[in-house]
Amino acid sequence: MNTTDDIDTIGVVGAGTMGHGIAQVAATSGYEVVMRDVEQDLVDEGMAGIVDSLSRFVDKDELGQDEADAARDRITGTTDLDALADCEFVVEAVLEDMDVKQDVFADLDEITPDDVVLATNTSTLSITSIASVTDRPENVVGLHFMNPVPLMEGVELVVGERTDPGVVELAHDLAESLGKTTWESDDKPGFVTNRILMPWLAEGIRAFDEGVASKEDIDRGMTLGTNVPMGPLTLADHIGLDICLDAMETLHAELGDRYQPPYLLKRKVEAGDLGKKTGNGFYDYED
Ligand SMILES: NC(=O)c1ccc[n+]([C@@H]2O[C@H](COP(=O)([O-])OP(=O)(O)OC[C@H]3O[C@@H](n4cnc5c(N)ncnc54)[C@H](O)[C@@H]3O)[C@@H](O)[C@H]2O)c1
Repeated sequence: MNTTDDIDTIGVVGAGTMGHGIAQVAATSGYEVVMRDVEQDLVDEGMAGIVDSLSRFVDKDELGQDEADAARDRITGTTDLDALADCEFVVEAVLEDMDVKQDVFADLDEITPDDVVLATNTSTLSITSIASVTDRPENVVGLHFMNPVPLMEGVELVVGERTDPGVVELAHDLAESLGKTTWESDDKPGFVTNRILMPWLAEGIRAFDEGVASKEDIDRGMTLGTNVPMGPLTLADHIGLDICLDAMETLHAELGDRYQPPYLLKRKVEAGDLGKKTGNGFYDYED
């Protein structure tokens, strides 16, 4: 499998927050989609979420009713694992738990042809560890969509120890075919986004717990003071506090105490590289 032209049907494992978002975006981009969860109720909830989201795009005139109906019709919801057997690309979006993900990947490895790329939407777990239960680690890659998937443009592409460069290229192309823009990360805990985001959320939560300010003022301070669209407490709520805790526990186990002032920051200041005002910081502003 070399190009997105070889892909007609995308499998999505998990119909939760991320799974049904990925299924929706794949369907609105013209792919056939098979979305699988473990119980029919969960599949139905995922489908209802998709229908609701599509109708909001129609209300905003960003999608015609016909296009929304066609996208809905391209998605098959199922509890049957074997229904994924004919997919040409699969994205896994189940719970952030290594054992659960490895079970899913072992199953996918059994039922899909060897050349099918298996992508994981994990936020923090090692792509290499997930791939290790398969006989095709070269065809396993991280495709970390952002929440809410239909609205967020970015997708973090995570390259495992054994991921083939051709698979990285295919994953970039596939994400672009879904209207997304990618950046690449090595398979290090939390990748780029959560390695940096999670300590920020944790510090917001601690600041609230220690009475630094009300939750509203912490969120207001960070939005107005640092120009981010959402403060840490609001953003943690949007992500899901369980998802945040899982991510923080993984980062803590892998990286330890990350709250000391960074060594590099001290050296930069001692060197007089203070940022834009001196013409040099982490970037060069001298031109
Ligand atoms: N929520 C976020 O903001 C966010 C953002 C980026 C990435 N992620 C990652 O995406 C993944 C999914 O997160 P979520 O927020 O969608 O979780 P969620 O709890 O909303 O959904 C997970 C779904 O997976 C299903 N599931 C569990 N085992 C399964 C199996 N064997 N086969 C099929 N379905 C199965 C569950 O029934 C559930 O419906 C996690 O790895 C998470 O870290 C989440």
